[in-house]
Amino acid sequence: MAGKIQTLTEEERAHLLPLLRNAQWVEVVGRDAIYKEFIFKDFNQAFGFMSRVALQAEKMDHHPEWFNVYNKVQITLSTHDCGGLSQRDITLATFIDQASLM
Ligand SMILES: C[C@H](O)[C@H](O)[C@H]1CNC2=NC(N)=NC(=O)C2=N1
Repeated sequence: MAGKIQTLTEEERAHLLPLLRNAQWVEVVGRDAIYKEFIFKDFNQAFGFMSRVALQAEKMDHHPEWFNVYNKVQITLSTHDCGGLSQRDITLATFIDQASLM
């Protein structure tokens, strides 16, 4: 049986969080989660982005918390199964950044 998903270690955070901050992800206050806001040209672009992320999220069985109004998509990532940030959030954040550029 696969091991339980773990939150990132202090060592992993020291390495990964500066990279995420460089990519405009911020740490959520009062919760072990990261957040980023994306602005697109219009709803069509925003929803295309959300569709790409949704397909990947299903593949990973790891899902964003998100909010969309017209051209704006606000995304929070955290791993509910371990109550905080895990490698899955880093992997999904990296995919999301790529998907936002397509
Ligand atoms: C049963 C299912 O595999 C789990 O609930 C998955 C689904 N998607 C998930 N998404 C996120 N963000 N965190 C989780 O812990 C999580 N767990």
